[in-house]
Amino acid sequence: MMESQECFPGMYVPANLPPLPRQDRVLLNKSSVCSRTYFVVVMVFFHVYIINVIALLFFVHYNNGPVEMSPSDDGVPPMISNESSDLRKSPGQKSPVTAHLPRIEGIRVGHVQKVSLVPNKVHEMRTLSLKPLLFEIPDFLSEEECRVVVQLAQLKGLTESQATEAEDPGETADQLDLSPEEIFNLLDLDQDGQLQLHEILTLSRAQDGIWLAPEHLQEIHAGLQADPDHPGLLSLEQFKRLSRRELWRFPTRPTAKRTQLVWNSRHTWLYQGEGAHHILRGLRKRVTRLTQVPPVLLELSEPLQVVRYEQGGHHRAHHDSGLVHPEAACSHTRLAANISAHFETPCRYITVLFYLNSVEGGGETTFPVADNRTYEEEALIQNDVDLLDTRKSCDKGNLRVKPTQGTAIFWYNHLSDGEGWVGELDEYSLHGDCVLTRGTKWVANNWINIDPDQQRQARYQNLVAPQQEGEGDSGESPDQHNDLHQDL
Ligand SMILES: O=C(O)CCC(=O)C(=O)O
Ligand SMILES: [Fe+2]
Repeated sequence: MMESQECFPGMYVPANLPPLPRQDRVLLNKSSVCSRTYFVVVMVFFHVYIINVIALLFFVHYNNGPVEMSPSDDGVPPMISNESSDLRKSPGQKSPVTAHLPRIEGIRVGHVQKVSLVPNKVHEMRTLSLKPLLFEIPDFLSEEECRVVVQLAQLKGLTESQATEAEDPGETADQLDLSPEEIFNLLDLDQDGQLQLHEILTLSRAQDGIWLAPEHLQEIHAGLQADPDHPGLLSLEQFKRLSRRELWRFPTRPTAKRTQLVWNSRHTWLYQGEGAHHILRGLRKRVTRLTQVPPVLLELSEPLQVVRYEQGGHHRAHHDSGLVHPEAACSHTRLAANISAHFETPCRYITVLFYLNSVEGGGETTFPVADNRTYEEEALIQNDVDLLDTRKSCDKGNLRVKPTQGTAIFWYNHLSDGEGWVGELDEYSLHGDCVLTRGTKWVANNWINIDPDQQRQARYQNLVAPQQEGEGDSGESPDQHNDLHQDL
């Protein structure tokens, strides 16, 4: 029978060829022996290759498309890695040491990414600069939401902002002489005659003039756990017993000559935790989706700061966060801090700034050194131009953002440490606020506090997160919190 060996389709070895020399015969025999195996192997490789190409196309497609909301709408953005959600551990579980914080890529200045933050709407997020990594999202808030946030701030009441810039962080401030009753009343936010941990944490995170020393926070925390009949609660009597020792350190505002940072502005803090007004809760959820930071980190961050500037108001250029230093404790993790830490910094990994109204004249947010080739502190003040002085040099800075109602901008105050955690302060995140020449300006700052010391952040979470989780299980429906007067 005439036979032909098929190695690949269309490739035949004719059966009627004259006998081949020995060497060629070996080759031909080899190829005919392998022909079927070769065919199978090549086809397998071919299919694997095609599957890889298809998988790659899917990957590219889903990474460029809008960030979808998860169907469960549980506030966990879909792009959070499993590692980052490790931070939401249950009580008693070991602290995570390999957690990873997602970081949005800027690609290039002017690059627009679509993000899905609320149902039935796609937002556009534009990269404004790469140094710092800064984005703008128009229509982040609706007109109604801006109005309600301003109204809530007015109901709560605003106080004069007089933040000053510390020249020497190690400097000790004066002491205020307050009685335990007075301190108790300051801490008891809902004035129910009992202290709860969230009241102490909310106040201490707000960095609003009341300075609770780490040892004091630890003492209160221990006190809250001590009474088996009322765990998590502390009465005035118990509080007085705690404070028999001279632990209280309430420094007054520093009086030494320092540079005034903010002018003609007033501010207040709005609680955004469980049970807060639904618009404030909604904003927090949206910020979680936007930044992709694990929700627990937002729940453990400072409250929302609402600021109103009047004509002439401005904010000198500054960094929202502090230098990373082994001797520095973060304000928000004080409870878990080493008592001997020499000074305290705010540790604000991300700033999300909301513009609550459109400004008629001035009031732009300025980033004087954004995308500069280099950052040199000495170069900030040269030839009579002080880039830090936003009264005089706003037009000399690299980037200015005009406040438009509903727009949010956000930026990273820290670089990555290269292992997915908070690294050094990004000095390019220097920013300020130009003089308001007409009307009023309303903004809100949402700071996301994360300790660059990952162990300390984890320790802090181990201490307070079970408490936070418990508070969330109140069983109340969200509608019970729709009243403007609640939970401010
Ligand atoms: O109001 C602005 O435009 C900037 C405000 C600011 O930087 C701040 O409050 O820390
Ligand atoms: Fe700022």
